[in-house]
Order: sequence, then C-alpha cells, then structure tokens
Amino acid sequence: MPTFSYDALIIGSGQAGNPLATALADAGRRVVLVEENHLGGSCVNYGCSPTKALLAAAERAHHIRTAAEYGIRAQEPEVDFPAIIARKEALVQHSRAGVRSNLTQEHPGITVLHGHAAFTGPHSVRVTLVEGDEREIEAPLIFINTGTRPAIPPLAGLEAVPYLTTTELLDLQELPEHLLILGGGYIGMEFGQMFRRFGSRVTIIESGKKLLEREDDDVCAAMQEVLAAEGVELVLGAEARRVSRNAAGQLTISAHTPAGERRLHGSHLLIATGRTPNSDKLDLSKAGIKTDEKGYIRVNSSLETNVRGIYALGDVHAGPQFTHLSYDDYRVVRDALLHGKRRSARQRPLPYTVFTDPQLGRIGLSEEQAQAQKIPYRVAKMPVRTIGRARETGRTTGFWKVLVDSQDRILGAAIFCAEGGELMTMFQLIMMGRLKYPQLQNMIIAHPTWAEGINNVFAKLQEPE
Ligand SMILES: Cc1cc2nc3c(=O)[nH]c(=O)nc-3n(C[C@H](O)[C@H](O)[C@H](O)COP(=O)(O)OP(=O)(O)OC[C@H]3O[C@@H](n4cnc5c(N)ncnc54)[C@H](O)[C@@H]3O)c2cc1C
Ligand SMILES: NC(=O)c1ccc[n+]([C@@H]2O[C@H](COP(=O)([O-])OP(=O)(O)OC[C@H]3O[C@@H](n4cnc5c(N)ncnc54)[C@H](O)[C@@H]3O)[C@@H](O)[C@H]2O)c1
Repeated sequence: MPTFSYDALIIGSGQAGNPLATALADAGRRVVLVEENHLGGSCVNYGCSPTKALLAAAERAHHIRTAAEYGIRAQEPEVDFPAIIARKEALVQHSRAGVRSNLTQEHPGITVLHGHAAFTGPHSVRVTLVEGDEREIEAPLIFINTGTRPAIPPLAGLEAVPYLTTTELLDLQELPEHLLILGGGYIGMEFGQMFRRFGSRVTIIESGKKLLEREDDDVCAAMQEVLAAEGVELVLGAEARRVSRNAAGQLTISAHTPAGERRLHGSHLLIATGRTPNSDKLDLSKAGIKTDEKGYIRVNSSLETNVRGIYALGDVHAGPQFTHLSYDDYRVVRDALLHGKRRSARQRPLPYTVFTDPQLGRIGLSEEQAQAQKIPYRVAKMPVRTIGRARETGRTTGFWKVLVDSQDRILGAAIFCAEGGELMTMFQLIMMGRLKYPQLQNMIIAHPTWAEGINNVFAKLQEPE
C-alpha cells in the first residue's frame, strides 16, 4: 500500500472540514481531505439546505390554500411532488458543485480523495478509495469531521418493514398518503408540518410528554397547537412497541400511550429519533482516541482529542448538533492553529431555529433553565398579534418571550413568530452588546416592521409566577 505524507488530513467534508481545508491550504499547508460520500456533508446534501427548500414549497402551498383570507380566490393547489423533489435536487447539485469547485479548482493545494478513512495508528490513516485501491496517509495534524447518521431505535419488526430516514425521504418520488413519524424533535416537527401541507396525513409518535422537550411548557404547547390546528396528529408519551406491515403494504405501529394501547396506521414510516455519531468505523482504538459511552469523540475546550494533534469537529463530538456550531468549531481551530488565538469551544452562545411556520427562534436561557440555575429573572411575554406588521400580513400566531436579569440585561429569548429565527438574532446581538432593556424601549425602529416589537415587549415584564 503506497504511503503519502501531508501537513494536515481532514476526514469528512462537513461544515468544519471544508472551510478548514481551504484555510490551511491558503496558509501554505499541504492538505488532504477524505470524503466517502458527497462533498458538502449533511447540511448541503441531506440536511439543512434540502429540507429548507422543501419547507419553502410547503409554505407556498399553505399560502395558496389560505389566500382567500386576503381576498384572493385560488384553487386548492395541485402538489407536483416529483417537481418539488427535482427543485430540491437542483439546489443540492448546485451547492455540491460549489463545494467541489472551492476544494479543487480554487484550491489546487488540497488533495480530495473519495473513499473511507480509518486509523491505522495515532497519525496514520488507511483510505479505501471507492475504486477499491488503498493508500496510507500520514499527517501530524488530523481533523475528524465525520458527523452523524440517523439513530435507528430497537423497535420490534422494524427490520422487516420499509422504513425511511430523512435521507431516503428527500428522494421519494411519491407523496406519502399517510406519513407516520417516529420522534417529535426538530425533524419530526419540520417534516410533519411540511408533509401535512403537501397533502399527506401525518401522525407524529413521540415518546416524551411534549414536543421540544428542552423548551418551556408554554412554548411546547404553542408549537403543538399550531401543528394540531393544521391537522397533524400528535401522539405524545407514546411507547412504540412493534411495527408491522400487512399484505396491502399498510404499516401499523402498536404503541402504549397515556390513552391506552393504540394501533397507528400509515403508508410510510419516517424514523426521526435522533442521530448516532460516525465514529464506529474509524478504528479509533488504533490511534488511542477516546469516545464517550454513546460513541461521541471526547475533546477538550480547544476541540483536541486525548491524542495530541488530532481534533474532532462538528456533530461527531458531544453537544448540540447544528451547522453553525460545526462552522464555529472550524473558526476555533483555525484561530488557534493559524493565528495563535485560543478560544474555548465551551460556553458559546447557542442560537437555533426550528423552521416550522411560525418559526421558533431561540437564544440564551429558557425560563426552566433560569430556574434550574437559580438565576433571578423577570419575564416579558407579548402575543405576536400586538405587532402591527403581524396584523397587516395576517401572520398573528405566536408570541415573544424574553427573560431579563436583575441588571436589566437579556438572559434569553424564545421568538415563536413569523421570521422568528431572524428576530431572535436581534436578541442575540442585544445580548452580545450587553444592552439594557430600557435602552431598547425608546429606540427608533422603522415602521411597520416586526422589529418594532422590541419597543413594546418589555412593557409586559413580570416577576415569575
Ligand atoms: C434533516 C436534517 C435537517 C437539518 N437541518 C438543520 C438546520 O436547519 N440547521 C442546522 O443548523 N442544522 C441542521 N441539521 C444538522 C446539520 O446538518 C449538522 O449539524 C451539520 O451538517 C454539521 O455536520 P458536521 O460538520 O458535523 O458533519 P457532516 O456535515 O455530517 O459531514 C460529515 C461527513 O463525513 C463523511 N464521513 C463519515 N465517516 C467518514 C469516513 N470514515 N471517511 C470519510 N468520510 C466520512 C460523511 O459522509 C459526511 O459527508 C440538520 C440535519 C438533518 C439530518
Ligand atoms: N432546524 C434545525 O436546526 C434542525 C432541523 C432538523 C434537524 N436538526 C438537527 O438534527 C438532529 C436530529 O434531529 P431529530 O429530530 O432526529 O432528533 P432530536 O433529538 O431533535 O429529536 C428526537 C426525538 O425523538 C424522540 N424519540 C427518541 N426515541 C424514540 C422512540 N423510540 N419513539 C418515539 N420517540 C422517540 C425523542 O424524545 C426526541 O423528541 C437534531 O439534534 C438537530 O440538531 C436541526
């Protein structure tokens, strides 16, 4: 097997690996990047970007269906599902080609290998190329950015039925007549509303007592109300025991629920019960790299593993799994290695958005987290319908909930509102700038915008109940 030496080896073309490869190459390092599947990783190929393209189509269908509320007569939209998938695929191909061009034509200093990487020693890796050849790569710096894959729960009968994960669902050509979704997390909620709006019947089966278990009860209740109002069936606190398929192809999940035993029927089944790290096929033990009990690679605050010179970035180490965090992992490592600036990957702000309609934009502490941490707070909660922009656009569902500390600074916000992700980012900026809420109450804000809510939300500040 031929051996090649590089300054840096990146395993996985994820949201950290790609920019790190180009930054290192720009700094004159000889870099090799190994990817076993598509360049661009999950976000580009089967995560954020394709799902948001589908959600945009679903939202368009919803707008047409509700057009009469605005005095526009429209027919029930005809959903051309293969065309929706084709639009998504065009976007994916375009993005993937952009990543390829950046890593190859624009950065000839990077060697891109299409194959599977596994460790043979602390600083050596065997790459099994898709064509079948093998080569040994040695590098003093190795970055593992191999992400996750869908976790498949131990559900009796699952191996005998044709279930889907998001990866397969994104390439489906027929619209499911009735989609059963096991798991009511981010994927369950986004896909649940999306497929309901495409015209499928949807049942979400969630083991927890509420959707969005990390959020405050009022936020969860509001999300559940929105989904239920659109006709998504929610089966919460459900322990799925078995799945089966009859001769006609109908699927049935038998579940123990608070309302007793239930048999939930559907035409398709999406498994959305979380993710599992792609660390098990890396032969980490050959390099002595340690993982936690779930297989997530252990790292320190600089994202270095227990083996010097080997780093883990993105979802393959424990913690929240978002594109923007993986990208920030890249910045942490880049700054330390190329600019001599150390920054901890712990204690970072964690903004995130659930891309339902309305969106849930979240930053900082929830009320339950503030209570658990015994941080004194007051809470301001304002219904979205009090914002002029909401009434004008007819998007009055939701509320803003903002927590303020004893020094009048913002502790956190839950913005359940049209464009909630964008509006949440304003609160992130306010927190970054350490502004006090009275400074915001008299700020001149262009009228009529959603942002005007900032002037008024704090009028409702209350001590917690
Ligand atoms: C359906 C869905 C929707 C999502 N939506 C959002 C969203 O809206 N916003 C958001 O912030 N996040 C979202 N996420 C999460 C987001 O996609 C990930 O957090 C993000 O892509 C970070 O991934 P990463 O950088 O860790 O690696 P990834 O992007 O997962 O890349 C890892 C790469 O490593 C490759 N690989 C694995 N093992 C090997 C090996 N041994 N050798 C060679 N290559 C290997 C894989 O093929 C893969 O390409 C979504 C995820 C899913 C599944
Ligand atoms: N908008 C976004 O940022 C976005 C969108 C999609 C996905 N993602 C990322 O992808 C990751 C994976 O998403 P996900 O929705 O699969 O995971 P998740 O962890 O968000 O939710 C999984 C849900 O499945 C439930 N569950 C687990 N086992 C179950 C079982 N046997 N039966 C019924 N319910 C069960 C859990 O209680 C949980 O509510 C997320 O952690 C998130 O970081 C992000």
